[in-house]
Amino acid sequence: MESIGVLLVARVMPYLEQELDKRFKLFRAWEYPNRAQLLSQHAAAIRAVVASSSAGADAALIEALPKLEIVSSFSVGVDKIDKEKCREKGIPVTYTPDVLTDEVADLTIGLILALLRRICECDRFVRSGQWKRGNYKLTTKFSGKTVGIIGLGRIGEAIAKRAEGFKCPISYYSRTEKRESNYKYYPSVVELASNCDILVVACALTEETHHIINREVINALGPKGYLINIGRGKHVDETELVSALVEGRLGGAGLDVFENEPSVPEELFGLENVVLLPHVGSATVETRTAMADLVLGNLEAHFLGKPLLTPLI
Ligand SMILES: O=CC(=O)O
Repeated sequence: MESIGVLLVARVMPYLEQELDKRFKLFRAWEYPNRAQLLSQHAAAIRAVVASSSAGADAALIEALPKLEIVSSFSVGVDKIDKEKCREKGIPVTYTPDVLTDEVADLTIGLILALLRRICECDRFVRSGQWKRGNYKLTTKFSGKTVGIIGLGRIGEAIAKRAEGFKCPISYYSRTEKRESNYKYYPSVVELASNCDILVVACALTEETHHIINREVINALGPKGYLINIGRGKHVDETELVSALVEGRLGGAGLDVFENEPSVPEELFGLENVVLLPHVGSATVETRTAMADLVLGNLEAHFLGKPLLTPLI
């Protein structure tokens, strides 16, 4: 397979980059001054694109690659891939579901605990020597709080199971009610937000879920409510979120994702009721290695004419 051209559109963990380099003829997009130059030299050689959560394959790229046969994403979220264009051209898309579910759900619970129990603030309190001048103020209990989940897919379910372990009543919003679920369903996000203490965004980013967290939802969650976003930055109207936090209209936020990563609104840096993470939901050696192996396995299956391991399209 060494002669098959594969385009890696953004930097990924070294293991995946090295394995792609060993097995295929790898083109690294960032080594070219711009897309036009890359395409003018190699468009005709590229038969696969490896995407990620930070960079995908838009319609222009797909159209510009006449030999493109497959897009394989090193992520579960595929919002950066033009899926309609792939469908139209009969190009399969693969992604990395399941292998990262536990990791993202674990981190969600970590983010909730860090936010309610002020774990990061407490750490800063000790390091800066402030403990010597008095105890840290009291924080907020997690166990028993009502958790509302937007999107009861694999990750949403895994978060719900973990939160049940903290004796939290679970409710959810999704496009359609899941008849098989015992959790309470709300047909609108505002209703869900009005009836929970902690609102977790765990759905896919689509046109419908863009800014699903808007001013109305934030106000419904209110000054005692907490927002957790482990989905995509664009699920949240960030300007509204920042003003609600600054004005005290929202209790707090735990955010792993942002609208314009890696830029984070600086107004958040001085707030103690936020926990900010650099999009690390699945970022452990174990899980990212499993994701990388799925990317490699899908590409090899495709080029050997075998069934894809995790096809989306
Ligand atoms: O954000 C991470 C992913 O989509 O896998």
